[in-house]
Amino acid sequence: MTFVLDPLLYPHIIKHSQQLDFREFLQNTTPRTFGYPPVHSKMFSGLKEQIAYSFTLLQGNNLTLLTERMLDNLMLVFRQDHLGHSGWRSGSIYQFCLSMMFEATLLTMYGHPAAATRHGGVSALRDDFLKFDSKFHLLVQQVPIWLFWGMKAVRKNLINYFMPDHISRWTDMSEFIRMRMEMFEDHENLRDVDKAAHHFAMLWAALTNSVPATFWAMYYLLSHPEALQVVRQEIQEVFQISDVEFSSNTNVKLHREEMDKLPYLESAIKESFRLSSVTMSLRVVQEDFNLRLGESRSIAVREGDIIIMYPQIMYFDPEIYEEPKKFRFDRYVHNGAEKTDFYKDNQKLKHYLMPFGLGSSLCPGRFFAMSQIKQFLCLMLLYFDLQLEDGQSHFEPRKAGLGFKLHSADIRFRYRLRLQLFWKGFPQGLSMCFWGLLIVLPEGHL
Ligand code: HEM
Repeated sequence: MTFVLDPLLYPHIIKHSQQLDFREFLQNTTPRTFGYPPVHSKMFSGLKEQIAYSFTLLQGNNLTLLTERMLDNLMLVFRQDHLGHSGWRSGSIYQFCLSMMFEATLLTMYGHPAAATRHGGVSALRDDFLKFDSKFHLLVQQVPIWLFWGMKAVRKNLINYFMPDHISRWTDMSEFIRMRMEMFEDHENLRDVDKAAHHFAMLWAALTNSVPATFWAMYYLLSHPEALQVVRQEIQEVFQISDVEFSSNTNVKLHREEMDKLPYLESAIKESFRLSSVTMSLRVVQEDFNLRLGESRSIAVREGDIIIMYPQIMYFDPEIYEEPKKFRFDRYVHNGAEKTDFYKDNQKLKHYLMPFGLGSSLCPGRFFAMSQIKQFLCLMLLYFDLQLEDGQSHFEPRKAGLGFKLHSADIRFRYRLRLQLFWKGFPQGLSMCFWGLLIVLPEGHL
């Protein structure tokens, strides 16, 4: 195994996408992990290409639709589970992010049950998802599933949730999942349970990184009140400029154009990615050859060797990122626009942040993921006053593993509906009484 630590070498590796393959690793590991037959097998001719094509439905107009639906679904869960209380409440940051993102993503991608707005059994599904996710790093290394007590049953529950005759009754399904359902139907060798396993695998891909990434972005904002203030101000300004309807009993409409006008929010999310992402990009060598690494360097690699691009070293390199351990929410903004120039050895880096992978292993859901995280944070900042609970120490992400790692401690926060919203949600008469109370109550009672 060869680890490539110098980010200036990444472009040379990406260039050799034929000889340094990303897909072989996925094709050899994911089918057994999720329980479906290998997609490159002759039995499923064309399926691999159809799957790759389906990823285009995570971009363009379909992304606009997905983004709009995601916001509606975040609002649905948010309103029913979290709005409507006026005083301070407390909770676990992770549990909050998990419950909102899990259900809203499920509804957005797979749709709603025919006769209800929310699915039954979501918390059991979520618990099984977490159990599976906690062993994923071992399962993907082909540790047999039967070695983990009860895990086979957990995976079976997850797969059964997505059986075609069950999900075909759901309404408002995204084009992305609908197209995948149709293309699975073209393959008569694919059993219903295999199709369901593909759907479960897609839900896993959509959530396994998004939830912890949202958690870290929220944690870093809450632990840096000066950043929280600037980002909230920016969001409020965009809302006012765009004249977005906004109160505790009207759904917010945040379109993609508005989301693109939030450089400080975007920078804060990227900065939290830099500090918490442990994604590494892996390639399998397809034949013996000399891998050229610039004008005067090359290394001999053999068929079957594994090459790993390991960006954490770059993220904490003080030559590239000044004071690398600090959360600087505005690190990726310059003169009000996105900052993209970062240097190593006086050379501008092409790849300075790669939580979504790079080259052939670039995540197809990256645009959707960014907008989901932005939407979630916009709602939190617009609707709530937010604080970390007192008496908790400073937390740092773990530095090893895959994707995003959570902190083992349960980090808690306090949240309260912002006064002006609580206020807007009130009928006129009641608001008069409220102002009356403000006048008669002595100082310190609110
Ligand atoms: C913060 C959130 C996310 C991060 C950091 C992330 C990161 C990644 C990375 C690094 C890969 C490459 C895998 C590898 O190198 O082994 C990947 C693949 C993938 N991601 Fe994401 N992802 C995120 C969210 C999403 C979402 C929301 C979706 C779908 C809606 C998604 C769908 C996928 C799929 C389908 C693949 C496999 C692509 C393939 O087979 O070529 N991801 N993701």
